[in-house]
Amino acid sequence: MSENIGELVRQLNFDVAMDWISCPHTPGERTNASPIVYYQNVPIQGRDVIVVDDAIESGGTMKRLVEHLKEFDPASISVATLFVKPGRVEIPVRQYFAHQMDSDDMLVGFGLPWQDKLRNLPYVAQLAPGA
Ligand SMILES: O=P(O)(O)OC[C@H]1O[C@H](OP(=O)(O)OP(=O)(O)O)[C@H](O)[C@@H]1O
Ligand code: HPA
Repeated sequence: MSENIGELVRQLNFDVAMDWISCPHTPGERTNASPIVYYQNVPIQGRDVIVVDDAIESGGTMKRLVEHLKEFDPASISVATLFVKPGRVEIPVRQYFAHQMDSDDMLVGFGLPWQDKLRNLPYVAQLAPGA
């Protein structure tokens, strides 16, 4: 995701502080039990937080991140992603996304990897089923 964050930030017309939270995930797995890595540089208590990621697939990663961040008592949490897939679980916060897919197919490019490949395509492409 960090590949494209500059492009997103250039579209914002309000002041924004940025921080990083990570929870590595294997696409295709429906649960994400990886440790959450969050070294808080920007205190979020009482602040409006937007969690930005490229994809919500099962929703497991984002649900865990949101639950974790809520413990820091922010004023609000919302989520912004490039795309969401239909198989995702409910995440009980306001969500913004650029594209709602009608299948759970893999997308690649524009920062999205497939087996550590194709992340650097300058566009988003759908991986052929069975690839
Ligand atoms: O909704 P989920 O099923 O939990 O999947 C979504 C997560 O999987 C991907 O992360 P990944 O760890 O693969 O790393 P990436 O950011 O390098 O793509 C993606 O960036 C999301 O964080
Ligand atoms: N492509 C790459 N990474 C992902 C995807 C995808 O379709 N879904 C969740 N992480």
